[in-house]
Amino acid sequence: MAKLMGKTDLSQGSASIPNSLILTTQSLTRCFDNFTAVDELNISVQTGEAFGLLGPNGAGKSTVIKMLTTLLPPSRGKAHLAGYDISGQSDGVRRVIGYVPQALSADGSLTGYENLLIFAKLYDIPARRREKQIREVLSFMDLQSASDRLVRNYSGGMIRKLEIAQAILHQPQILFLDEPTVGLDPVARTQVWQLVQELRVNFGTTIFLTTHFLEEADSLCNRVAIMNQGREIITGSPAELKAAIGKPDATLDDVFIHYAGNQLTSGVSYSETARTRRTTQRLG
Ligand SMILES: Nc1ncnc2c1ncn2[C@@H]1O[C@H](COP(=O)(O)OP(=O)(O)OP(=O)(O)O)[C@@H](O)[C@H]1O
Repeated sequence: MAKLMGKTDLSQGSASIPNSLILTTQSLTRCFDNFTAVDELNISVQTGEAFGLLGPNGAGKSTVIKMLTTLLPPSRGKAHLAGYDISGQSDGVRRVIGYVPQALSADGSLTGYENLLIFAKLYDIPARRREKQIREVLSFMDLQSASDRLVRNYSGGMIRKLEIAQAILHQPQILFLDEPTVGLDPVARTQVWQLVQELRVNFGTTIFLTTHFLEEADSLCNRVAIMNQGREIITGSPAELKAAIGKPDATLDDVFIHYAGNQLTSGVSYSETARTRRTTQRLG
C-alpha cells in the first residue's frame, strides 16, 4: 500500500501501471471565501477507465467536477484533460468532455428529439449530420419510441438516459456524471449502469462519476477515490478498498469510517443521504 501526498493509494500494483492518462490533477484546490471546499486534490485517471469520486454530502465532489468541466476556476493547483489545461485551454477541454450535472438538464416542455437538437446545435454538429447522430444516440439509449414525446411525461430513468444522450451526442472522450442514479428506482438504476458500462466498453469513453452508492461504484468503477471535507482519503479499486479493511461484504460506510475515523461528518450516512434524495428534488 503506497502512501501518496498524505493519503492512501491502494492502486499502485502492476495492474494499475498507467498506460495513458487522460486526466490528472495536481494540488487542485477550490476555496469559497475562507472555506476550502476542495483541498489539494491529486488524482489521475487512465484512458478508458471508469473512475468514481465517493463521499458524503458536502465532501467536495461536485466542486471537483465543476472545476474539471471548466465551469468553476480553481483557486490553486492544476488539472489537465486529454492534454488540455483546464485553466488556460477551456475551449479544448469543452470539446472533449460530456457532462451530466446533478441538476436537471433537459427541458420538460420539449420532446426528447428537440432537446437533443438543441445540444447538437450547441456542439456545432453540422446540420447534415444532426439527425443521424440524434437517431443513433436515441437508439443507443433505447429512447427511440419516446423521442417525440414531451420530456415532462418521461419517467425519472428516461430523463436520466436523455440527459446522458445529450452529453454523449458529440462523442466525448470523457464523460462526467454527477450522481447519475440519484432518485432512480433499482430497475432504472441498473439500466443506467448498463448503458454507462457499454459506453466505456464499446466506445472506449472514459467515465468520471460521483456517487454515494458503493454498489454503483462496485458495478461501474475500476477505481474510486473517497473524499471527505474536501480531501481525498483513499484511492483504489472497490475490491481493494474492501479487502484493505478485511471485510469483503463491507459497505461504503464501513470503508469510510475505517479510513476517515473521527473526520466523518457527523449525522451523515451514505444510505441516509441516498434515501433522502429523489428525482422530484431534481425536477424542482
Ligand atoms: N458556490 C459556493 N459558494 C459557497 N460554498 C460552496 C459553493 N459551492 C459549494 N460550496 C460548499 O462546498 C462544499 C462542497 O460542496 P459540493 O457540492 O462540492 O459537495 P458534494 O460532495 O458534491 O456534495 P453533494 O453530494 O451534496 O452534492 C459544501 O460545504 C458546499 O456548501
